[in-house]
Formats: sequence, C-alpha cells, structure tokens
Amino acid sequence: MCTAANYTATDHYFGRNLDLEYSYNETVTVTPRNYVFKFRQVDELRSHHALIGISTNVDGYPLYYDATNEKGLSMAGLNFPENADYKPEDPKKINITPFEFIPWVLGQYETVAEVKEALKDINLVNISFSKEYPLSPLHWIISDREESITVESVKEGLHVYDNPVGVLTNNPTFDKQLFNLNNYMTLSIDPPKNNFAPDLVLDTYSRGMGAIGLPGDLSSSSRFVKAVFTKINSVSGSSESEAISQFFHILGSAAQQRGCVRLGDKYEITIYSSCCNTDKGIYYYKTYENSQISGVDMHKENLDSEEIISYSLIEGQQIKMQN
Ligand SMILES: C[C@H](CCC(=O)NCCS(=O)(=O)O)[C@H]1CC[C@H]2[C@@H]3[C@H](O)C[C@@H]4C[C@H](O)CC[C@]4(C)[C@H]3C[C@H](O)[C@]12C
Repeated sequence: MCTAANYTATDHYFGRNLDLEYSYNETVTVTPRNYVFKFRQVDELRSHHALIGISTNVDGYPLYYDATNEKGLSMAGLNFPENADYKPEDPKKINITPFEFIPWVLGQYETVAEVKEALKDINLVNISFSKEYPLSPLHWIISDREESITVESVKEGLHVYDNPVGVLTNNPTFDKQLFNLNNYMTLSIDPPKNNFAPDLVLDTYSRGMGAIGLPGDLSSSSRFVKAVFTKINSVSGSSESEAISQFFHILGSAAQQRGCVRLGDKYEITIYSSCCNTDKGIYYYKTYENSQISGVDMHKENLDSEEIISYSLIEGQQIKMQN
C-alpha cells in the first residue's frame, strides 16, 4: 500500500509513503537537464527539466517511483492492481510506457493545467522495461501548488480525475475513493454534539471524539480517508522545519508498521516516506529504520550535466545521545 499527498505551508510540498514487503535498491536520484531520456515509441528528450526523486536505476535509466521537477511539478506512481490496464500501441496517439510516464511528464511540463492538455493525446502502452522489470500496475497523482489530478489507465481508457484533496492511495478507482468521503462528512476535529439522542445525557468523556469513526486500519480506502482528514485539517507554522515536520506527520497517519499486514512470510512496511520541497528542489526522506530526516538538494548538483546522480538511502537509526 502506498499513500501520496501534497501540502502547502509557505512553500509547497509533495511526497509519499512507499509501502512494500521488499525493496528494489532505490536511491534518491537527480536527473540533470542534458541526460538523454530515451523513449520506446516517441523521440528522445535531449534537453528537459531537471528531476529529483526516488528511482531504481537499471542500465543507467532512472525508473522513477516519484519525482519533482525544477519547476515544482510533482508526480508519484502507486499500485493499482487488477484495475490498471495498459493498451496496445495506437498510431494516432503519443505512446508512452508506464515506466516512461514520470520522465515524459516532468521532463516537459511546468503545471498540472499543461499536463491535462497533453494527456488528451496520450496512450499508456503495454511495453515493459525488460523481463526482469515487467509492467507495474500503477495509477498516478500529479500535483503543482494550485491543483492535483489522478491518472488511471483502465479497461475503458485513460481517466484523468481532478483530485481536490491532493491525496492518493491504491484501489479502488479514484472516483470511488472520493465518493467514499461522503460517508465521513459528520466527522469533526471539534467535540461532538449529541445529535444521536438529545434526551439522553451523553458525555464527551475524551478529547478527539469528534472523529470517532475515522478508519484506522491499513486498507487502501481507509488510508485514503485518514490521510485526507489529517491533511485537510493540518495546521503548521510557516517555517521549513515546521512544515516538513507536519508533512511527515500527515504521511505518518497512514504509515505501515511491521507486523500489521502479513503477506505470506513477509510483512508490508513503509520502506520510505518522502517530502519534497517543490519550490526549493530539496528531497527529504525517512526510512523504516531511520527516523532522522535526510535530504538531497537538487540545486547543489550540476543540473546542466548529462549523467544521473544518485544517493543511496541512509538506513539504520541515527540516534543523538544526550549524555
Ligand atoms: C509497488 C510500488 C508501489 C507501492 C504500493 O503502492 N504498494 C501498495 C500495494 S497494494 O496495492 O496495497 O497491494 C511501485 C511504485 C513504483 C514502482 C516501480 C517503478 O514503477 C519503477 C519500475 C517500473 C518497472 O516496470 C517495474 C519495477 C519498478 C522498480 C516499479 C516496481 C513497483 O511496481 C513500484 C516500486
């Protein structure tokens, strides 16, 4: 399971939890402007916006999970099993493979509005990277400071939904996730009023009772409701430190602890949580066993170069002893 979100304090932030039972040796990867992005069915991009995000790099190609470009546009791919349906090549469309989708969008566009226009001509074509890296069933959230969309290639075709909550998890399809929020409209951050039985004396015996009924399990639809409630009601100071702390707490509301979701002989965990300051191009992250925030600043790299730059994730707790 995964959860992605965006958030605006003074700056704008975008990030995700990557929930899985194994890892692909992912790294924080900066793709500079002159790295040649080759595509299977369309012309290469010799010069493009620079990107920072997390990827698995195979044969020098960054297979991004989530990324932000130097213009502040961000995108993340999340699992969408049984629903994702990629298509045969369509000669009337721009045929992009799912593994090329993040570089193709972030390499060229600056805003969600531009992406929406471009998506009218896109076909997500069923070509995998290689035998070892087959097609992943994904859907995507794309955000800038102003708006977010969700893109789902399903049996009926390519669906592009406005995403008014700036959150994405996994199944079911995004229209159903949004509809499900109707069921929670009475939840509140304030103490509840007794609408249940006004003649009964009912006591608000604990803080937080306004949100009783907010799901706490780790299913995708429950994480969606929990993350939306937490994000929409989030309050943070405007400093970088306060904003990124708050953002990691939003993701923390839907994080997976080892032992709660069994998959055969493994457990799904939140492998990493990320928070990119999309205005400054700084990618912050934590890992399951490293609660300290680490960061990579894309602008400290030579963004005019041609080679990708990657940083291994710092794993293992960094404990600051005080005596
Ligand atoms: C499985 C990951 C998403 C995590 C997630 O949503 N889990 C939820 C599980 S569930 O629905 O609740 O069951 C996705 C996100 C990005 C994906 C990776 C990226 O797309 C990059 C390449 C793409 C290649 O085609 C396959 C390997 C891969 C390296 C992908 C492996 C895997 O599918 C990743 C890591």
